Amino acid sequence: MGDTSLLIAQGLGHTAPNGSPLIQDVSFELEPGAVLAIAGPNGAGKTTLLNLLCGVEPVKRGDILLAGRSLSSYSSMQRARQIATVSQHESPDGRLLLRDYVALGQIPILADQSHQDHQRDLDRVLALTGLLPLANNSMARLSGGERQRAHIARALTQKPSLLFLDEPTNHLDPDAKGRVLSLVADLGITSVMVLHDLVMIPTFATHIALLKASRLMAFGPVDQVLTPQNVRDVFGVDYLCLSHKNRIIPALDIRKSNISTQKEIL
Ligand SMILES: Nc1ncnc2c1ncn2[C@@H]1O[C@H](COP(=O)(O)OP(=O)(O)OP(=O)(O)O)[C@@H](O)[C@H]1O
Repeated sequence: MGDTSLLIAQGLGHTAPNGSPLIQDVSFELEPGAVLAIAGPNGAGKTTLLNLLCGVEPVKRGDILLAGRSLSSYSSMQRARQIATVSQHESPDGRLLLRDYVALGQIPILADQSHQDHQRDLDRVLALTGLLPLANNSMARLSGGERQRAHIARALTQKPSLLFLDEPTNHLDPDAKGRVLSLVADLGITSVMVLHDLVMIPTFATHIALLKASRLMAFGPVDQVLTPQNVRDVFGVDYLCLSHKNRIIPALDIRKSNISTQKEIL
């Protein structure tokens, strides 16, 4: 076990109530500052793994160590002081002002500092996430991209050492996607996110975990693991690295030849 690892998964397993395996024998170690993307086909177990890692789902098989200590030994308050999550289903009351919604993240650390210091931190996070000009808007008036940044801002006011995000770019346009992922990548906080969009991963993550049918097929630095062979094995599609203006631009060839044949027949 690496002494410097912040998060360690050891032989994690999880089963559905009917006994079918959802996660099988998953082990990896993550260093502080890493940004881990969990990728895999639909139903592979990505959200289940994320929920185990952040403590939403209790661990019944294997163990998770956070800063060298089993996550199960943390009280919920201790966990909230280390871990912040942005789930797929955040649904804040639309009448809340953005500023008040983001301040909810400070609840676990309210006693740590003065009201003025909390207000200063809140302004800092709102500025960092580009939301300061919208601070007095109601949540219902925000766009999808702004709302996603508000969820991340709420998580950041918790001052976590680990940030978990489940599909943070779902339903966002390319510009909003870029803003959300750049924000996470530049935070300097160890982060774990479920990401469907493979071509975004080389730009915004340092590490990748490839899941297929509840098993970890590969884990490691993105440049070593996100290879055409692994993508073909896990997703059954071709992963291409195109060269443009001295940059490598990743691309996916997802066209299915049998469907184009059908179109020709029609
Ligand atoms: N509590 C549960 N009981 C039974 N089956 C479950 C439960 N939770 C998840 N599953 C099933 O386990 C599988 C993995 O689900 P999970 O949501 O982790 O996959 P995922 O990789 O995140 O999928 P997607 O990409 O579609 O979001 C799915 O087939 C899902 O239906």
